Amino acid sequence: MRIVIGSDHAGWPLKPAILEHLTAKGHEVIDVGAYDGNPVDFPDIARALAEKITSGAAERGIMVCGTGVGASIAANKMKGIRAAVCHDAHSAHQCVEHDDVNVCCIGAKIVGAWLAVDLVDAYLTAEFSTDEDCRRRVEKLHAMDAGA
Ligand SMILES: O=C(CO)[C@H](O)[C@H](O)[C@H](O)COP(=O)(O)O
Repeated sequence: MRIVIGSDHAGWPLKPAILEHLTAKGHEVIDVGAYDGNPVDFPDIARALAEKITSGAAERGIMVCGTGVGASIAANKMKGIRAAVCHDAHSAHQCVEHDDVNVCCIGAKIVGAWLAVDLVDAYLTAEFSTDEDCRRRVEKLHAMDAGA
């Protein structure tokens, strides 16, 4: 799968473990920064990450900040993005199955590398359900994106 990953300075320490895992699993990864621990604003990275998804360059995104919260708020401001903080394995797969989430947000100060890679696996192996209730609800999210 084509994955875009981004972090701010607070998320940056966790990113190498996730990147290594994604590469080992054979995913094609675009890294939109940060590339070191110098302070950077998470909305700037979330915007760059979202643009990779909306342009079709990547199918799914992973954003890492300190808590995952700022990353998800910022990513959700972008049209076509459905982002969620995923700190438990069930949410990490159900958010795709029910809500067609395309950006998984993780807090580097909240979870360690072992849990982070499990969350990433749960998120990436999940697929959007064909259940009509799920489809209708996500259609309503698309309508909200379109300003309806
Ligand atoms: O967790 C975050 C937002 O919800 C971000 O990573 C923050 O930028 C993080 O808390 C960093 O804060 P700092 O004081 O600038 O290091």
